Amino acid sequence: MGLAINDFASLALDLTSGVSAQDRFDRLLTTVRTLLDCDASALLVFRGDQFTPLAINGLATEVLGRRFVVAEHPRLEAIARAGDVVRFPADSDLPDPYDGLIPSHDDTLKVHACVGLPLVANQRLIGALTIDDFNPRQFDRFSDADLRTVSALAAASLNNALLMEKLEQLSGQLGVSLPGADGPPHQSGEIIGQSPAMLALKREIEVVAKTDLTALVLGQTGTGKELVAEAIHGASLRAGKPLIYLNCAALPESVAESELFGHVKGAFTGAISHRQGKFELADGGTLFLDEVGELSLGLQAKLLRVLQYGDLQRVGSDKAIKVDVRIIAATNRDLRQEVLDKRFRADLYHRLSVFPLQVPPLEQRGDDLLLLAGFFLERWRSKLGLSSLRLDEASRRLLMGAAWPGNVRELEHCLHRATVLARAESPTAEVVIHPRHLDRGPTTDPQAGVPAPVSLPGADPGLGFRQATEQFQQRLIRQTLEANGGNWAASARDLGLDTGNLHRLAKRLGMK
Ligand SMILES: Nc1ncnc2c1ncn2[C@@H]1O[C@H](COP(=O)(O)OP(=O)(O)OP(=O)(O)O)[C@@H](O)[C@H]1O
Repeated sequence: MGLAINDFASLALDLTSGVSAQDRFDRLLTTVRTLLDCDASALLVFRGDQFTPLAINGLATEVLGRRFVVAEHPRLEAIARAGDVVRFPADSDLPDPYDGLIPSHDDTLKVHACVGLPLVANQRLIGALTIDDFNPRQFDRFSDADLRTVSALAAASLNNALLMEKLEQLSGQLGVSLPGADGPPHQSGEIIGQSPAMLALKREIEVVAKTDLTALVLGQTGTGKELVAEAIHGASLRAGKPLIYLNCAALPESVAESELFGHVKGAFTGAISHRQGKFELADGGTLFLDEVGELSLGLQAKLLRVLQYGDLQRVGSDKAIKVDVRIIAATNRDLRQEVLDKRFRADLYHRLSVFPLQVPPLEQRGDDLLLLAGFFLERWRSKLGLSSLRLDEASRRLLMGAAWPGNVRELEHCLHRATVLARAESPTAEVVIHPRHLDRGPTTDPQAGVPAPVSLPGADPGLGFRQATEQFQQRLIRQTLEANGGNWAASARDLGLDTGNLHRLAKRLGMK
């Protein structure tokens, strides 16, 4: 029994209804799941050299954050190459990118039936639809012809959304707005997140990018303010021009003026030649003033002058140089309060805050945390050459229940450390992160933090406690060094050790 005409009709209906492209993709997968009775499915878009999941059904949320580089995922590579239905046999030794990521089942089970449908439009690969099941015979009853029709319908839906996206971009450049336009979620600067708070932010980025207004990016530390600035520049008409970064907190007063505005030869001792400042370097493009709240009052006055008159003078020169620079500033301070406390000039504040964007803290982003986790894990999986790297269910709960005062940066570091620790314990290319690898404190989920029994996995049997511990330390250090390209300082940081102590420990263990 294969698919009937009514089944195709219901699929086609999904492609023309729904309020947004995302909605249509989600409906498509729900229908696919019902019709093909599969455990999991995913719709992926193909861009550059990678597949990006746009919608998933039956898969762990973190999959939505993963970016699958085709050359690193043999099954996806086979789908991209085939141009037709690909059925992977149950005993295929090609790793499935979703192994362990179908949470409805025992997450150690391997997926057995897997079908990949390349999505093609105008003879070009635009994406893929993948269907997986634990029952090895699950898809036998569907003919290739049936599956080809499903893929043609999915391709039409995806192609439509991609065309809409392109139209939207073009109309933005022309300054015309398209009623009801909706492409797939935009990939601006790879800002991962689909929570309402992040979708709203991405829309604001699109809006402000089309203007030349000064933007002020506000948000707690580690929320991704720099990424937002990059996305604004990248989507703006200045995209082909330089984006110059300046961290205002790291500017000693003595060199700040020359850093910003440049200097002429002989302006001060040590000024042996002319030098352009950041403003001139950013001419035609964008200057990103990070931590702008840290600028001294003196420099604030000088910055204001440039913003008011559009010209500057190099230190030691009275010649005015015209510059065309778009400013994006960022701060984690409450600038309004700084103004009230007279630490920040009110007039500069008003100039900078023409278009304020608030980047939400991680705790307001719900499941985005898992998407971000998937994004980071896929990156390290690739870097370390592992066949899989994932969280177990308890770790997901632990992360979701934890507090993240350092936001995305803290999450990234926590997962990096966990990867190093989990890998040190696992002699195989399949690494699973458990709660014991995540140095998270008490959480709101009473089950999540239950410690695992203490063991020294990976130690050779028969070793005494001391030798086993030393062997474990050696392996951990070696792998951390490997992960950090031999950089001792970075490895020490990952291991939570002082660099000197790490050197001493390595020496004591006979590693030097
Ligand atoms: N939405 C996101 N998607 C992917 N990566 C993210 C996201 N948000 C933050 N990151 C990553 O988290 C780290 C911290 O981000 P970023 O430096 O932009 O934060 P910030 O708000 O500028 O921090 P600070 O206030 O400390 O300067 C970076 O590695 C960044 O790439």
